[in-house]
Amino acid sequence: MAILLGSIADDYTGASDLANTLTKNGLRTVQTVGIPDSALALPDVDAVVIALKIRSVAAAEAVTSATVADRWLRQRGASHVLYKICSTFDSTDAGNIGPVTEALSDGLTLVTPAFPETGRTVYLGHLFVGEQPLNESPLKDHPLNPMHDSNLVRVLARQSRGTVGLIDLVTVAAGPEAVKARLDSLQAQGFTAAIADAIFEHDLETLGAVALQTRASTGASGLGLGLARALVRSRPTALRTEAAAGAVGPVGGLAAIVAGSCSKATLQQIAVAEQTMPVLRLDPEKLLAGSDEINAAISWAGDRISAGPVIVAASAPPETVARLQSQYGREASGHAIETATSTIAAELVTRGVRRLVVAGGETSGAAVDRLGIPAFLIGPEIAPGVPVLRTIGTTHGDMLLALKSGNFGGEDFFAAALAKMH
Ligand SMILES: Nc1ncnc2c1ncn2[C@@H]1O[C@H](COP(=O)(O)OP(=O)(O)OP(=O)(O)O)[C@@H](O)[C@H]1O
Ligand SMILES: O=C(O)[C@@H](O)C(=O)CO
Repeated sequence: MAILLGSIADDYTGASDLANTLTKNGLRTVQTVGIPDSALALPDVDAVVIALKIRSVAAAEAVTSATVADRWLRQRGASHVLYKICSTFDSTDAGNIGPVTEALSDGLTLVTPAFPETGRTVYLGHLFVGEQPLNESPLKDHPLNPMHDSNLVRVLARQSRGTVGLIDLVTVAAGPEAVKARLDSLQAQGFTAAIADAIFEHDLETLGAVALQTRASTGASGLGLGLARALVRSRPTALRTEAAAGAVGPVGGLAAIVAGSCSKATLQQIAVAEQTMPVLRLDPEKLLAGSDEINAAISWAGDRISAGPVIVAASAPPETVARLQSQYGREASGHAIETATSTIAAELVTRGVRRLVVAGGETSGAAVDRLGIPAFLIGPEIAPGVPVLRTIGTTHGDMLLALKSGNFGGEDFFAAALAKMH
């Protein structure tokens, strides 16, 4: 299997978002969880997305993991590797977008989190989430990486050793040659990364065509779309035109939803689902105090699950999250809650759940690791950025999962997901 496009995703929901985009744009894609064991039989694919959980770890750890993944992809033929970051540029001044981008690059790296399908656009280096600049959007209250600056040239510069420039929209609109000339000029001036503006998919097609000629790029699913379309255009005979979205059949079994995302979108989705399914809202104080709350949740869900899907949620509004964090610390509370939600997810699987929806990137990462899932096939799209996934290589039988990024999906996301997972 020679890989045409490699990608390293900094979290698991982001990986499935990108895998969905690559599939929709004509690349047969598999998502692996970490570097796959040599014994795991992967299907014949055009693109591999290696999901890592490195968005919120120490920068040195993120760099090491990404470098090892990069080597694996290149040994299997990938001449270009996309570092998949969040479309809302989730990171802190300590990293990890800057350090990993610099580690994977051999010169100047094109960087853009634009993903117009979900309302993420970049203009003059400023990231907009829908109509709001990043720093006025709900991301200002993110539990792990509150975003207080919409100017990504500044944000990336603060977490990079090198200097960061801009490829503005006028240049992008002028087409691939103009972008290439701007990249060359920035590189000659010693810049090591450039934030690229993009508002429409056409802009990302231009950026993808240029990025493909370089060793590495950094971006969200929008750049993935640009790279995939450029590859399909440049190798029409090497690629099969039919995407792999039909690869996912029914698995049966019980269904459950576990939520750890505290985003505005997830809170609203839980409120809407509560009208039709039982919801257990975990008490985070009690979760941090010991295992009683976890056991109570497992027993609550166990009593109801054979009658239909249930939701177990740690999710809470920003004021509640802030209170808990001021008492226990941001990382400690986040980690403890992820451990709790993943334990609950794993227990539900032992009780017969085969269709599992997880809300939140870190929450999904913890749950997938706990379940020991090595890889996923990509199924139909539930909402932009969220596909149905079918496990490959698990010991406890195949499962369907949906890993929902905190901010993705409409109000009825949970019902919509279960309607596509049979
Ligand atoms: N009530 C709570 N108080 C404090 N932290 C919480 C609470 N509930 C969940 N958390 C933590 O908040 C974090 C949410 O991050 P997660 O990545 O799962 O969601 P997200 O950021 O909305 O999603 P994404 O990364 O996909 O955008 C996790 O570490 C989770 O454990
Ligand atoms: O790009 C996004 O917004 C998502 O794929 C994501 O990274 C979720 O954590």
